[in-house]
Amino acid sequence: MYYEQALMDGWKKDATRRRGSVPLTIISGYLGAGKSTLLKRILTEHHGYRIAVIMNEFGDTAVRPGLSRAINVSSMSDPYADSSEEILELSNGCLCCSIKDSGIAAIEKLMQRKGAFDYILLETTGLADPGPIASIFWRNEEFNREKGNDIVLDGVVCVVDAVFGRQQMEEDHAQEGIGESLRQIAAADVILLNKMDLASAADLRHTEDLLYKINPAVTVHHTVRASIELKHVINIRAYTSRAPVHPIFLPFGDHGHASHDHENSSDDHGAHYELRGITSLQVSCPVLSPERQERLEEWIRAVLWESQLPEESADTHKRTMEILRCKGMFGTQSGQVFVLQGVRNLYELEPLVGNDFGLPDHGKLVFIGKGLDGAVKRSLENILHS
Ligand SMILES: Nc1nc2c(ncn2[C@@H]2O[C@H](COP(=O)(O)OP(=O)(O)OP(=O)(O)O)[C@@H](O)[C@H]2O)c(=O)[nH]1
Repeated sequence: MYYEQALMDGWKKDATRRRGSVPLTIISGYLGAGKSTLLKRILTEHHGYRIAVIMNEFGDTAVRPGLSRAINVSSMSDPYADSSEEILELSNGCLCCSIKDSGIAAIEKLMQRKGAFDYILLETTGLADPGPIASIFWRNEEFNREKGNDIVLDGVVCVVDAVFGRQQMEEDHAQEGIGESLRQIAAADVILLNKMDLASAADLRHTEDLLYKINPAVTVHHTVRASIELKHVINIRAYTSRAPVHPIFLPFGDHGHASHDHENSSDDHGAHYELRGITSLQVSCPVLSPERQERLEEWIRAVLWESQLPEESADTHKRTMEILRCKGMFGTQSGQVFVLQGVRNLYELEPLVGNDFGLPDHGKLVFIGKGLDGAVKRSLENILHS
């Protein structure tokens, strides 16, 4: 119960943050995984939301013909629209927009012109890395927090093919080291493991294990034809300092999918997993003194901003570190609980809102990216534990 209360309190503060803002969810997923199927489902349901769906292009996707056949849609002609925009108004109040430019300015302009919307879904193409898009929206939110009437990043949802997803992940390693399907999983807050009807139980288990190894902080739902309750994909508030919804954060210990043991786990404090260039690092975090908290922040800044460990000099150690996502929660000796949220080189470390958890003995920090080797793990553990 206390957890639910903490969430409710978090939502209250979050509502203040969101007042006048339109939440945005990024939908990613490898080619053919089921992104359009998810959108079609959302756009044809009677949920009462006025959702604007933004796709880079209707182009050759099945969305437009599928939608046109399935529901009553009408094309909108807008004298101010530029020729790269295409808009369909759907019978349930949703709006389907195709724009070439998926940047913030283009989307805000489109939203202002088309009137009030409760929500925006942004579908990326199958080969896109959602990380940079998420960080741009998050950064923009920081700048515009006081102005209101802005777009607030809610979360990143990734659709993964339960049949071919694992093979894609294992094969997918671009020249730079991290393939797009892996970047999509690393950047996700929620994963829909879709096409369950076509996958064997063993395949599902292996794929799910792999997903958690790549991204230990993600929540995975099993779906057939992307059938999922809306509350699991929209308004998830993944970028707030309320209690992270994911069970790994709950009792600050092992449970939930933490039972998906990490093969390379070398001790009780941390887990470490590497797949074709992408590494996830999960470290337990004791209650921190003010000095240790300060050192942790220094460590985070050095790693995120300089791709360097604080104790190493850039002259002697050339690291190729890249953080795609980080999350965490830990207690401090002053009696507060802090939440870490980060995407790429942006991060926030803020006190937990509405904390009824009490002070946890063990918090948890999760970093997902490239080049997070044993030395990085030892460096972090040294700050936290030694
Ligand atoms: N059997 C089965 N087929 C599915 C499921 N979900 C989607 N499909 C089918 O898989 C194909 C690809 O689905 P889409 O929704 O178009 O996938 P997408 O990710 O949008 O594909 P791209 O836009 O090409 O990247 C379509 O023929 C869907 O009907 C599912 O759960 N089970």
